[in-house]
Amino acid sequence: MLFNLSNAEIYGLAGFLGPATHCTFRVYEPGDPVVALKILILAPTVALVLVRHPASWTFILPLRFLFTYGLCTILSVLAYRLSPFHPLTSYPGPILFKLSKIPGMWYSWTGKQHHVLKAMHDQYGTVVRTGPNEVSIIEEEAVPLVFGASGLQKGQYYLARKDPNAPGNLIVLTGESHANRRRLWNRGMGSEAMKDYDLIIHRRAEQLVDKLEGLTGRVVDLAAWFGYYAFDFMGDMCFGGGYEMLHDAADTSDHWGVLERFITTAGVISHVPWASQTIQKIPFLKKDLVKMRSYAVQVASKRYADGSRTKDLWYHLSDEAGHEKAKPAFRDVIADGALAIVAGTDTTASALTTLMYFLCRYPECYRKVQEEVDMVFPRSADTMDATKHSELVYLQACLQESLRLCPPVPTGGPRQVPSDEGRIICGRYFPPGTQIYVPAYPLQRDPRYFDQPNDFIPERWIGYPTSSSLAISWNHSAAAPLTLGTPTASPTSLIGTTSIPVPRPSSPYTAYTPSPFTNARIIKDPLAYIPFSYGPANCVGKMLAKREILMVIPTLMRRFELEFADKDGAWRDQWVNDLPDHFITTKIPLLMRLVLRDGKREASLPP
Ligand code: HEM
Repeated sequence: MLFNLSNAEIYGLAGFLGPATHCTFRVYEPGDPVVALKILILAPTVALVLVRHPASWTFILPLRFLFTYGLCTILSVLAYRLSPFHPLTSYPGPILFKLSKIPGMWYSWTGKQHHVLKAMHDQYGTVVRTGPNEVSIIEEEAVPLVFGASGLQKGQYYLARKDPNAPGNLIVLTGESHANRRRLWNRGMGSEAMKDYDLIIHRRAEQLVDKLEGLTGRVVDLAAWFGYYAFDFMGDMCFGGGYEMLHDAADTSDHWGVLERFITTAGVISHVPWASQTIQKIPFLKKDLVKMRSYAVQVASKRYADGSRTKDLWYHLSDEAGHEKAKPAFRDVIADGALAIVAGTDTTASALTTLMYFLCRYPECYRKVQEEVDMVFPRSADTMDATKHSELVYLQACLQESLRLCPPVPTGGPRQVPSDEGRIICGRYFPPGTQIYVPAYPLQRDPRYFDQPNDFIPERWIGYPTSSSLAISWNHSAAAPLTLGTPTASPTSLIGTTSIPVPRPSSPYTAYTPSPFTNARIIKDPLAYIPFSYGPANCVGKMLAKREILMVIPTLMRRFELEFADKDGAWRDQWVNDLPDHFITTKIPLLMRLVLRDGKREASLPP
């Protein structure tokens, strides 16, 4: 014992050590939780050993000392986060969010984070501080600056999506390793590869529609059926099979359940990246991760042993064609195969479900789509003929509008300002290490970019004469308006003008009248449309998702009349608000009734 201190001095020491520990954390930023814990334990322990026990020193005093130390450390952190010395002090936001990540974790758990973010932007403006070290920006200008090629990299947030015992998959990689891995994905998701997948989609879409036919007249949960379709298809694509949810009419092995629990947990722990790797080791939390991975290993090993029968996604991810200098490691391919299931099932199922919801919610839109489908696919035509997709102008407009109002990745993950230099974005300075969100949900409902932003107006995507083809709107992250009829003017002259001439339809598929909205400045800036994100790490599967959707919806609408099981009631408007944002929108039931289209109607279809 070196020092003999009074009780008051001991508390004073604890009060000094707390802020000192906080300063140490700020300067050295220990990312490893074990190191952080050592610092937290070491400082008070050393202090306790060095001070001489005063007369009243019982075991109560050290406990009080530790309590005071802990309290002072926490108070120091909280005071700093609210203080004018914090580098993000000039950005407005709710106090609780500035103080800690706990509210962010809570709203991620409840699935309400997109609503909360929107409410915050409505109240505080376009740049809001959403965490101690985090901001959310809804400015179209920020989209390329954050997500673009010279923008920011994914940060620690994404580590929670990584299995600690497995190599990183595409979504957690950055820089050169991301570009190298993305090359394989791009090959597998390009338009050439797409044609090879038609048979696989075709088989599953037929199976879905046949199964639903057996349920006509009954109430079905369409959200569940779209999920079975997306799962079975993605299993075929990645591992040559594995899921048979359509056949079982259920998620009998709980694969979907495991996935959704994983997504929800990962969504929450992503908010505390420094703890995520540790949390993932907690047995009951890692159970689902282990189950998901071991299933992926099992089916991937089978796929590997069987060799390639079709050119599926695995074929490209494992570079069976031999384009790469070095063959990708088996472990990496499994990691990416499992990622494809995570990234490509709930997203597509959610897109299909919300599209069908909006069509049934707005019967006039349903009717227009049905007329278009009947026209594009006359009686003898194959509704899964992908070469006809470009003619489904109104259906695609409905899809774009549905993805605008309910993007399946409503908030997404943040990008990180490099740790060695700050960045200026939209004229504002963000210090090193700041986490920056550009969330699709509030951005796509911003009245500066979309008139009547909360209304479902598919027509806003139609009638903008543009030389861009529909494919461009899906190939680029920012959507181009869909072409209806013959282009009459260049696209650049139109974006941002107040009155847009509506071209006369030149195709028979435009039986509907363009809405008055087409004359308004509805799409002010397509950069604000980012359901598939933007830039080098945007959604690699967007063409595939579109194909899955456009093959199944016309087939469904040709065979059935679909309507809500309960046609009235407040639920109809509430349903979209209940869609949960757990990074990906997870499933909520959509109860529908399907009726086979009557013979008369079929007979009236164009021959
Ligand atoms: C309508 C359906 C879909 C939507 C709305 C969607 C949306 C997105 C978004 C917003 C991102 C960026 C996430 C981020 O930056 O954190 C993303 C990434 C990704 N998506 Fe999709 N997605 C869809 C379907 C698919 C499908 C079918 C696949 C096929 C496997 C897929 C595979 C991926 C992959 C691998 C990434 C990571 C890309 C990278 O980091 O380079 N997605 N998706």
